[in-house]
Amino acid sequence: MSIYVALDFPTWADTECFLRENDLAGVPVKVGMELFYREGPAIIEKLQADNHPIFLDLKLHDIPNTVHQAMKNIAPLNVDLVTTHAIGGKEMIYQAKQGLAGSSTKLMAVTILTSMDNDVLDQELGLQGNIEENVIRFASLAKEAGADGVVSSVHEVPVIKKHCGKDFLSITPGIRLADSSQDDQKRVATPGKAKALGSDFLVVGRSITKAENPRKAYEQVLKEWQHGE
Ligand SMILES: O=c1ccn([C@@H]2O[C@H](COP(=O)(O)O)[C@@H](O)[C@H]2O)c(=O)[nH]1
Repeated sequence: MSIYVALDFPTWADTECFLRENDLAGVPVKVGMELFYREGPAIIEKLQADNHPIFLDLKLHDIPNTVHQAMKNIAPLNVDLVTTHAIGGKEMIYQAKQGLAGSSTKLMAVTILTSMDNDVLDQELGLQGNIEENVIRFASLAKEAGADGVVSSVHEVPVIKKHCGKDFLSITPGIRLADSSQDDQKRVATPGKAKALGSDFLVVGRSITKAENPRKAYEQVLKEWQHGE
């Protein structure tokens, strides 16, 4: 379906310059904490005025009432997708969804961040089970709580679809072109692999934004996504 370009820039001025210089008007974009905390909800209106479909990735994680009230403020922004952390539990995810009532914004729950691997789960967090088992647990919980889908790495998409059904949406960051640096991501995959394994949406940041020619990199992602591996 869509490829969201992660606009991980400090300000609107940097963002606008990047989009204009690279001829990316109207492409689907992801707004995360860095830009939103600086520019506030006005950034959403500015991007919408330029016809960008928007994934608002704020990863809400708090007590159910706070998340509910926050989502009530996010609902009128009319973004495509918004995130909460699945580890906040069933009641929090349910209240997040209720907060979005009446809007068409889809609620996506983050399972296990793509910057984590089995060692982090085991040695730092002390979670039982491996990445895949935890992703399945969080995805199933998110589905029961009323989320529309989950965020995971590409590698877990087949098991998510198996356990939660093919209509339960899957959005996958950690996307890298073959010659891109992995940076702080641990569970990465190419756009072609994402297509082959059944992702519904991709999030691509630095493989595009830090490329020598971002427009060319965006087209390469699109090409691989359309044609598969
Ligand atoms: O598990 C997750 C959840 C969210 N993200 C976000 O996606 C982009 C990825 O950027 P890259 O530069 O392509 O690595 C970034 O905004 C993260 O906040 C994620 O990477 N993993």
